[in-house]
Amino acid sequence: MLKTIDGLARRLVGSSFLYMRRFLFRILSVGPIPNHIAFILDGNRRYAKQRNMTEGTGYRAGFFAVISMLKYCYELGVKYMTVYAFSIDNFKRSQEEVQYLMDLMLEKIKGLLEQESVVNEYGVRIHFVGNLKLLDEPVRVAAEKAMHATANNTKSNLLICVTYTSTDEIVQAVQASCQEKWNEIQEVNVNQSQNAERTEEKLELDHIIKLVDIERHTYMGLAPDPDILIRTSGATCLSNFLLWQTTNCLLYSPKVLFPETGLRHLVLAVLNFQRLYPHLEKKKKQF
Ligand SMILES: CC(C)=CCC/C(C)=C/CC/C(C)=C/COP(=O)(O)OP(=O)(O)O
Repeated sequence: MLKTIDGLARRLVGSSFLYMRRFLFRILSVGPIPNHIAFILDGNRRYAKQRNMTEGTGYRAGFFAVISMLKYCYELGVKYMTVYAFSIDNFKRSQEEVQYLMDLMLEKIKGLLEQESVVNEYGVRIHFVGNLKLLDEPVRVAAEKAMHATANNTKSNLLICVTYTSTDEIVQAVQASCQEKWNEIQEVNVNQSQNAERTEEKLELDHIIKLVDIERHTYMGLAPDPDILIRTSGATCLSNFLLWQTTNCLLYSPKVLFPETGLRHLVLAVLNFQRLYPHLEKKKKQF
């Protein structure tokens, strides 16, 4: 009997929160809604340490916070959410910790593909972003499977940055652009007679690498630039994350550890974005 009452009470509280959240999001939607929000998941280990728990428990709590945030972003109409789940620099952590993170990633990727997961419920397309060849083989295979399995989902996008750093992204994008131009030049040389009317000068102009070429080859090229970057734990540095994409992005850094982030932090970030929106839009146009 007590169990039934407890269950009913929980459901009642759960559904009142849902209605309150929907109401809040409706009010927020009167203003501009960001298209893309990115997160630096900072403070998982400190969260665990403060509670005398293992580091792994902190990462697990961090993953649950990612899922809650994904739900909120979806309900609010944010089309892209990006998380910095594993940096190339994280390979410098102890072997034990790296292995734990890889195992956790594998477990969670598999979980995301289960029928009742939020990904299927909300129609979320998953993208793994970064230098994926650096990933452990089983994680890479699972990541590719997840991308393939969700490729037809169109309602929203979750970009999971793994084995990612911005500097690595920029270097590989420049290299890929050079390679592309080089291939084009080779092709022109082969078909020289057909291009006889084109002057040397015109050819050179055609083959100069432009901003759009580099952008097209970035790992993040599949998404619009983020409107808001949320870095938890109060830190304001970018830690080699989305350096190319954050020129006109609002940086919001609540003094809270990532597993503790919740609805209020998202709402405050969006309110800040709405306050600065005219200024951010003006900056984009000036450029
Ligand atoms: C599949 C998926 C999306 C998994 C995400 C799992 C997750 C929460 C990863 C965070 C990884 C990480 C290196 C965070 C940095 O903060 P830190 O933990 O080093 O924190 P600290 O600043 O307290 O040391």
